Amino acid sequence: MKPVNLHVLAEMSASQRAALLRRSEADLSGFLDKVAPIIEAVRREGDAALARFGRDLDGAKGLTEAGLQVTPAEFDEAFTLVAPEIIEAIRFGIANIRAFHQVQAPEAMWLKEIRPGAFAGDRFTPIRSVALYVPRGKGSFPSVTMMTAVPAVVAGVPELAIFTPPAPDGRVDAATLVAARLAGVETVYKAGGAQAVAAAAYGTQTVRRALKIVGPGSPWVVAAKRLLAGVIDPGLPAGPSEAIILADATVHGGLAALDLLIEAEHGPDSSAWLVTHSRRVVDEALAALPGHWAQMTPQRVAFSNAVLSGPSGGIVLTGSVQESHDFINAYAPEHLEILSTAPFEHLGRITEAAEVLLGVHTPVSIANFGLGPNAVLPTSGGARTWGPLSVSDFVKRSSVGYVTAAAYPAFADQAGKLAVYEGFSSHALAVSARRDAYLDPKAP
Ligand SMILES: NC(=O)c1ccc[n+]([C@@H]2O[C@H](COP(=O)([O-])OP(=O)(O)OC[C@H]3O[C@@H](n4cnc5c(N)ncnc54)[C@H](O)[C@@H]3O)[C@@H](O)[C@H]2O)c1
Ligand SMILES: N[C@H](CO)Cc1c[nH]c[nH+]1
Ligand SMILES: [Zn+2]
Repeated sequence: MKPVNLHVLAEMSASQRAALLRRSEADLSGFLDKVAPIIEAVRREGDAALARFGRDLDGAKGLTEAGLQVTPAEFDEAFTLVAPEIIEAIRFGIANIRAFHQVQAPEAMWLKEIRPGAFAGDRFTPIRSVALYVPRGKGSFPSVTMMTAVPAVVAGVPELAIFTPPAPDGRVDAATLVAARLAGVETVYKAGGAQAVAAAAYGTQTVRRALKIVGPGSPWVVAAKRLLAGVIDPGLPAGPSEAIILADATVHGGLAALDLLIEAEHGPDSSAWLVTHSRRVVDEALAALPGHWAQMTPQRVAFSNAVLSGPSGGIVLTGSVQESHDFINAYAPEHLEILSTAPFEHLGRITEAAEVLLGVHTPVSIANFGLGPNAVLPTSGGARTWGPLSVSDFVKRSSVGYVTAAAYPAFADQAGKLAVYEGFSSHALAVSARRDAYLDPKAP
């Protein structure tokens, strides 16, 4: 095992501190070149390329063009393959996620009377077609299926399709299919990585083209979304998982170590930090880690040890609570846990985090698997401008305006003056000539 990083902020230079804020996702150069030919092959060859990449990159040896879409029989079979207690957990999660997102859903339309007789507002309509990416590789993700499909269904998107990599046996993860059906999505394509993003963007013989793609993924997926941003709306940036555990002096460091491992175990490209001003918490965390690792699978131990000993993880010892808050705001994490007996005292000081989980009973795992809020979140500092995936990601907003005859003269006068000033004669004519020649001045 490699030693866990301990960074003492007071002893670090400005450039060393800045290095702590970097994410693996910041440098996609090793991926962009490799995904470009994959995208081009899907654009040119369609299904043939999708099936070939499924065989070559996912090891699904028997995958053919005819088998790219999951059949109703495969859905039915999935319910026999998944244990009843897992189905129960999926139902529990979906119910909570649906309840949360129903509250979030905007009204179909609102109008305000801006001046007497003049109305303006917003109308929200579902995006016509959205692709939902559900990863599979370093884990399987029925939870991501729940998190992407439920808000999309609540929003009323008419054309929804899930893209997820096939396993070597040619099947899609059974729990992902269970979650998809229970959430209300029954179009699932066996395609992952860059080839899935390309198929959603261009369409193939089997795959219906989509206007937008949402859902997290490995750097292969992130790189493809970046290259295809002019063809398909790539949604919020959701790459390798990351978390900061903020612990103050009121909690045990062993608890902080436990939660530090949650996102660290996703993969070696994830980021995970324990931030604290308490030396005692640091010592307790370091002492507890071996015991926690002893209870994890070898693969997850290897991933989390790589993160905590590498450039994107470990423990940050700050000089004060204020310095801990400053570090978090500079980092803008995807997930933030506030481990404290008084978590709300910290909340007001933190503005840059996509998800803030408060107190010792709200570990990231509970939010990942269905507290209600969406666990597809912006990574790599995206939290500075983006929020979690939400119903809003599946609808678009149109402005609506309505001016009555009574309100018209005042608006026409003012608009006419600005039209002339801006040099737009037709704009000016449209308000003056309309009144002179086409409208009844006596109309109500
Ligand atoms: N931000 C979030 O909300 C969130 C949520 C869940 C998971 N995640 C992240 O999503 C990611 C999931 O990654 P994953 O690997 O498990 O699944 P993935 O489905 O994103 O990636 C696997 C796919 O990558 C492609 N690929 C793999 N090796 C390749 C190669 N050499 N060349 C070309 N393509 C290749 C394959 O097509 C494969 O199907 C993780 O980084 C995880 O941390 C993020
Ligand atoms: N941690 C992920 C979001 O960053 C969500 C997830 C799903 N399964 C496990 N984890
Ligand atoms: Zn997770």
